[in-house]
Amino acid sequence: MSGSGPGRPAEVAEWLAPPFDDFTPVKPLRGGPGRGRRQKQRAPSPVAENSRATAPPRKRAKPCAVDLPCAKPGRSRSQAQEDLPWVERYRPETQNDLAVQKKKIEEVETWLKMHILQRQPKQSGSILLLTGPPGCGKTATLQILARDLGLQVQEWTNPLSSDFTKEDLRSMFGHDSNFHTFPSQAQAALFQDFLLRANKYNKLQMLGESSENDKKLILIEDIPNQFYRDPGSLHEILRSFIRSSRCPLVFIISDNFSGDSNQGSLFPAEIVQELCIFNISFKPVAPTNMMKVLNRIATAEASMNREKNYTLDKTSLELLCRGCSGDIRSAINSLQFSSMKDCSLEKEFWSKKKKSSTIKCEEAGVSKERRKSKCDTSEDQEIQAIGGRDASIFLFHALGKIIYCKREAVSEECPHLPAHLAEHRRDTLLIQPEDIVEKSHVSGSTFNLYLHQNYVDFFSDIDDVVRASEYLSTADVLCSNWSTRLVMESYSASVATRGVIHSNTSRAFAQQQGGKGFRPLHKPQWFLISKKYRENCLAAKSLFSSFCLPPECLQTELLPYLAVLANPMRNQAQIAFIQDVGRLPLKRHFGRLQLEALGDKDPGMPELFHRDGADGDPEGLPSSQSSGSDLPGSQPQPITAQAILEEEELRIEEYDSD
Ligand SMILES: Nc1ncnc2c1ncn2[C@@H]1O[C@H](COP(=O)(O)OP(=O)(O)OP(=O)(O)O)[C@@H](O)[C@H]1O
Repeated sequence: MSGSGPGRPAEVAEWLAPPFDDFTPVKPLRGGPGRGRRQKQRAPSPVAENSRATAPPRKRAKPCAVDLPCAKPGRSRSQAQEDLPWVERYRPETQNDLAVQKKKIEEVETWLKMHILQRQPKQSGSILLLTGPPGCGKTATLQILARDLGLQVQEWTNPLSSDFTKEDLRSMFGHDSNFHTFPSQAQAALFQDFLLRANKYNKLQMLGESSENDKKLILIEDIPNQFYRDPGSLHEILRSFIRSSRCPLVFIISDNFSGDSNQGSLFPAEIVQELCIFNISFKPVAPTNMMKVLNRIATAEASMNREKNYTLDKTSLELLCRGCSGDIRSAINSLQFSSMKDCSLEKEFWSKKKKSSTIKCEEAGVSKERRKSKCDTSEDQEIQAIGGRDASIFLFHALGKIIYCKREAVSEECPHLPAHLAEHRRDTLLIQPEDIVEKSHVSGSTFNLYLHQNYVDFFSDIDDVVRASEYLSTADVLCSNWSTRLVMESYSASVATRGVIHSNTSRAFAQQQGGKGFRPLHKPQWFLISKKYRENCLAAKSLFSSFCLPPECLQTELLPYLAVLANPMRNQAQIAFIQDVGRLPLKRHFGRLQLEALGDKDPGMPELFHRDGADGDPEGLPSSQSSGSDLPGSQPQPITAQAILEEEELRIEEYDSD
């Protein structure tokens, strides 16, 4: 921004300062005005925090509702309001303003009514978990609904550790307690204390306030770091909260695409079940809703601040919309920056952008519809690079995009394939498979595993399956243990995805998007099988170390042989292992492993692989130094082995020295 030059310091301060005007900074601010707000928002101690009743601090600067009249055109507004960032100035005021799916708003409203307004006296505590991508309006929805239902929102904000001296802690926990706590542990203790007090005490009643409305909810968006390291401590706190709670607890967690899912680690399925946590998952803001909001803001600004701002036209707004991946905060911020007349860089970018996209498409002389989709990809990439947001997608959606690949009809002007290649004719793909694999944040080989596990269910012709499996085999070879494996993985994923897409003739044309319709997706069985294989290798090596053979050889040659021999000298664990690995389980029903469904937010690599990989072994192999008595849990242990023997009535024949 040009305002950041040395000659205009006052203006720079002005741009951000007003939102925090309602606070008196205690000391000169180190981190800019944002810290000032935080300083004020945070109570000096949790005791004081508890006595505040209105929706207090936010991790981002969010003025509270009473400070902020809605900025509708025609309303007289103070300078301070004008200087607010647009995302605050045009914050939604009613449920109708929210750019969130109506269904999600209703779901949250119903839950709040049921657990607060219609709560039975003896009803146990309840926890709501709002998840979804960043900036999709989770917090805005909760705030508006709470206001509409007359609920107070009491929010936890992580204290900065430097603000809490030992003295503070001592005064909270008693003089005699011995303090050996680290700041993070203290943070968790403070959090527990906050919950206890928030749950126990009502808001202080101010003069003139009625005592009728003491309904409230506790909001946690700023989760103490300690809980990421040790989710168990959070679970303990929640268990005791549930037992004693009088008001519900709402967690807001943003989706994380990198695989180390916050939601997964903080709220694993068993805890969700145990504590009856209700999860409402928000979607990215839909482009039509986003366009409505951007249009409204652009029009309002055009009528009020023409001298300060450019008015972006529809095409520019559409470009903005595409670049922000359903994040309304990011879209409004980008709109504000790109509209500023001061911001010459932005101006150049937008005018160049529009010009080049129009020229490019006109030069190509293609039809309007085709022009749109052709320009989309490259433009998206550029927008992404400049003002856009990370466009990651969850593996579930990435797989869906490949399996249900969308196409657009090829125009008649395009040259056709020669007759002998006619069977390969396809309409143009509307997706770039390589982009999708990249945005899914898993490696090419992992993506291939998922594709391999799932593709068959979406094919309706056996010849197509044969062709697809050939492509997958080729992809597998590319992914072998070459020295250039990392580079080859991208090619391998390209062959696998494009191969599967191309082979499915039931989805070859835009008008013919047949196939099998909706089917659930599953996690690759390979993960479990590979884990079992590694454990078997380990067990074989430790149980039969005297044979000095590599584990594969032990399992495929020696153990099948030993299984038909009888040797009473073997111990129970060895016998059980021989029966388990050395014989095909002909007696038992030999079915497929049970499939595990892939959830829409599941990370690509299962937990067990993260854990194994963390040992420093690239293959995730457990250490080969373990002793025989230290067998992995999945291996038959001596006692279990005995049970198996009894159950299956296996008889080890008498050893005959002859
Ligand atoms: N029509 C609208 N609908 C929703 N939010 C809007 C709208 N107009 C402006 N906003 C602003 O967009 C921002 C949305 O952010 P919000 O905090 O609600 O998202 P979130 O899903 O909780 O994301 P995060 O997890 O990153 O906090 C808010 O600052 C809100 O005031």
